[in-house]
Amino acid sequence: MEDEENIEEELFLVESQLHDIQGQIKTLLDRQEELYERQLQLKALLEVSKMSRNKSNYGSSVTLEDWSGSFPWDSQADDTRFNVFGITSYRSNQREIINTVMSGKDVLVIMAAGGGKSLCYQLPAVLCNGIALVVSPLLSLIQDQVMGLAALGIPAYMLTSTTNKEVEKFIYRALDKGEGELKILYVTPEKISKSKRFMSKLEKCHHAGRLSLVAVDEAHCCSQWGHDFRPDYKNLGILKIQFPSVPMIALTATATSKVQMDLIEMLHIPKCVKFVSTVNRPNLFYKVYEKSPVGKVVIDEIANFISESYPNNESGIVYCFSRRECEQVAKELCDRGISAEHYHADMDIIAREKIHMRWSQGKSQVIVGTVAFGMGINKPDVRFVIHHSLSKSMETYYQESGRAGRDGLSSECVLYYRPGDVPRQSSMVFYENCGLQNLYDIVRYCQSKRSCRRGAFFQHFGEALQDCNGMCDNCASSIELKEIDATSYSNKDVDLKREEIEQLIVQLILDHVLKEEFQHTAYSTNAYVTLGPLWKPALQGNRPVKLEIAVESSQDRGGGGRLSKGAKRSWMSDLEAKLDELRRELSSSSSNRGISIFPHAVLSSEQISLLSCQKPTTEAELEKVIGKVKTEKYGGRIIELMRSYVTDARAGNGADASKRNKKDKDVVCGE
Ligand SMILES: Nc1ncnc2c1ncn2[C@@H]1O[C@H](COP(=O)(O)OP(=O)(O)OP(=O)(O)O)[C@@H](O)[C@H]1O
Ligand SMILES: [Mg+2]
Repeated sequence: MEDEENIEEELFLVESQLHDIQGQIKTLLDRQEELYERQLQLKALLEVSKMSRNKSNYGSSVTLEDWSGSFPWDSQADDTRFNVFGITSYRSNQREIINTVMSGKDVLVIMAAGGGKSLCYQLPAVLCNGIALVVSPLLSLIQDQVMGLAALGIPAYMLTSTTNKEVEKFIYRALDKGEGELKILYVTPEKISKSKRFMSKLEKCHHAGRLSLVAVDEAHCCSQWGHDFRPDYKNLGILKIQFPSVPMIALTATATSKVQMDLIEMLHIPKCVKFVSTVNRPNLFYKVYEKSPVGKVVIDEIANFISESYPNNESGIVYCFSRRECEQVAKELCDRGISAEHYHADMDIIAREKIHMRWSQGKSQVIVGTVAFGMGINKPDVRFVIHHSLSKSMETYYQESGRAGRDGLSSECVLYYRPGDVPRQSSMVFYENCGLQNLYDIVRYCQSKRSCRRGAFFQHFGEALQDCNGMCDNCASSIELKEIDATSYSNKDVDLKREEIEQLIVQLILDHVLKEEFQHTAYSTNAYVTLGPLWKPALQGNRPVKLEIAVESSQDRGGGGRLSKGAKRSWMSDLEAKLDELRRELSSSSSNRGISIFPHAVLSSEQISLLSCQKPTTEAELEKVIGKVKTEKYGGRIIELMRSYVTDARAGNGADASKRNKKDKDVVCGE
């Protein structure tokens, strides 16, 4: 009997040592992986540095310049910015980038989603003589841009598989002979790599000195290290080889240093001037909501949130984990009166396009999508992005939530988190390189009730911390928290609520006291929890495990009522709602070369806010708000609406005034 106990004891000891060793092996393997990755990075860096040294030896070294200084084109650029693009002032780095391109340099732009990258090549394209070539990966992105430019009266065209023969002829004549009006030409990368005819016309255009610049949008698609590699982007290096004197501008929203080096090498722009902007999106309010284990309750909450916070059909996206979940959530939101449609990769491309189009035109309010609803979403006025389930990494969450508020106005990013969702994701990502590590980073983000959400992004992208300004739930929250040392809880029977126990288990996994293991069955992969590498010190009390628990855990669960202090409501005033209606009407009645114009191309949400503040009633006043081109096109109808509104208000119809008092405005009017 005693013998048996001894054997059992030793067996336990051996098993625990084996566990320890397995943990150490895993740590070493992870480290090996990191070192391999760093080795590759350093080799690439060396290569790029050698290349630029060799080039500068030939006498054309880069001098440091002040790109924000004065340049000969300043006044013309300001005039075009305001009167053609209707943009009041530049955003961070735009002016410098435009000056660099105008100076004939190659440029690499890394700027967050919605930062305003398009203007950085569109404005120089308008200012320069000749034709600018823009390479963009998706038809939908191209259509959206061409339509937006056409609405501004800029002669932009696209040459893709959908271009009809007549337009193609027009484009070829413009390239070949300089006939007709063509300022910006959009193509997909396949045109460069597959159409000899197109390339020969482009060469003619260049030889005649009519190719003003080349822009490569979504440039991360060049790199296989990026998240959206497109094989045809690999061949874009030919552009710099064929047109070495034409400035190239490569633009992307996210690029790690490895991707950046890859881009520079592939596009042959070793001497490019690089502009890296912050990843911060100050207008986005980040929050994590506790997700109920009951599916219907979650949908009720989402539906309440949308209908209370966004009663004027403001656009949003709900991201779901699976295709089935996507369809179900869309249906249940519809049952609750929200106009929602689902979108996933199982649907055919035409159905997907239709849904995307209806949403872009404001005919449906919400798209419930899987990750397939990704690049190509160019809608600037998405007011909320809700994650019904956890994303698989901080990077994916940053990108998906970042589709909100590209117009710079306040928008919300809500993630519904419940520890029970972790194994669903972990059993999908554990075989990916660093998959679990990436997942645990976002889980850490969700578990924390104290740390700034925005701070987690700065940390993830290796950027210095910036002030959150109360624009996340944790920074804005006044809920009292207690931090308990969960070490004692992890080895005793204690009185924790079910959700808190789940939260504790996940915390123990994050702290390596427990770990997930995976087993395949014929139909699925199951995640199990076993002892992790640090179970012993935790059990011995040498390693504290901290768990943050809300003292007052009965949070207000009522939809819009859950907005923490600091979050901005986006209710529209009466006048804004009228202007919104007008832009929809004007967009559906105007079309350009058969492509209908989106409402935001008629008036941006920022312009609507400014108009409702300043209430211009003459053409001259209106021009000061939205610029010349839009005043000429839509001025009549806008002034008509403004005048009747102002007359009504003077006659004592104070409905709007009383409503506006309730509002928390996004845009502050002033000089
Ligand atoms: N200086 C500015 N002032 C106000 N609005 C601007 C300014 N620059 C750009 N915008 C607007 O911001 C929105 C987003 O711009 P844009 O499409 O160029 O973003 P992006 O950086 O290309 O983002 P993404 O990576 O998502 O493609 C557009 O509606 C654009 O008109
Ligand atoms: Mg863009």
